[in-house]
Amino acid sequence: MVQNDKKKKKKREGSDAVITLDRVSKSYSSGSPALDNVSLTIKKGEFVFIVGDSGSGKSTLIKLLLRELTPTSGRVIVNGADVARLKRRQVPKFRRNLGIVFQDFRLLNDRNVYENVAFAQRVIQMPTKLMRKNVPNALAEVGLAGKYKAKTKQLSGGEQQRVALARALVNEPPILLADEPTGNLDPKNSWEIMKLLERINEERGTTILVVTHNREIVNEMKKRVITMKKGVVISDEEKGGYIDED
Ligand SMILES: Nc1ncnc2c1ncn2[C@@H]1O[C@H](COP(=O)(O)OP(=O)(O)OP(=O)(O)O)[C@@H](O)[C@H]1O
Repeated sequence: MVQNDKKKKKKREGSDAVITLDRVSKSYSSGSPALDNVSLTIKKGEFVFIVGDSGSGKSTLIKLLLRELTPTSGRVIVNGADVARLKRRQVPKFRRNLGIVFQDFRLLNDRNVYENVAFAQRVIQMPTKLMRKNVPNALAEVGLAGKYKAKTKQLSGGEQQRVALARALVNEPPILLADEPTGNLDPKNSWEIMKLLERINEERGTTILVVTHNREIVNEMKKRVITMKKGVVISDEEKGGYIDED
């Protein structure tokens, strides 16, 4: 595609859209679709909660954004890329757009804190000199500058999640996906992680999507809340809250 067409296309989609789902459906081999004709737009710099009962399609949505899955129909656009059209060899570079943290941290438990964060920089072949600046900066940002030598299994759950967050952010992705980031944490640590995410969103302008079942946090933070049910978006509210179905 020539540069001019690209620009026009971007304008049509809303130049500040960083994620667009355009009539996206995803069916697995059996049963009703996991996502059913979902359209939504997330703008650069937004902080969005994605909530919904188990089986409502949240993980499917995240997997489509990461190009772990491709849609059965419709388009998924992430940072200007039509995700399904990426060639296999383009996928690793595409994924640098997305930092990700998981409920179970997924750290390298035989390595220390520094090495866990440095790993992300090594993958993108960051020159050592820059890595030695970037890793301590990322650790300082999550309040773990002093723990860089600790083995991750010596850390509390909250600290482990902060290491995971530093690792997700060290390459400065425009988008951060957090899949149940507080699912294994107590309320105090959960709030610390959420406040960190909020600060990163405000200070760096990183677009943040948080999939969560944490009703208290969603209700207190007054962010945009997208609620899913059986594969469709049933509500999308600015400064929303957790919708009680029961
Ligand atoms: N690999 C798969 N093969 C077949 N069906 C699947 C697969 N993954 C998910 N599903 C189905 O798709 C639907 C949506 O699942 P999904 O995992 O996206 O929901 P979720 O909202 O993330 O749930 P949870 O909150 O439990 O993580 C469910 O009905 C689920 O059973």
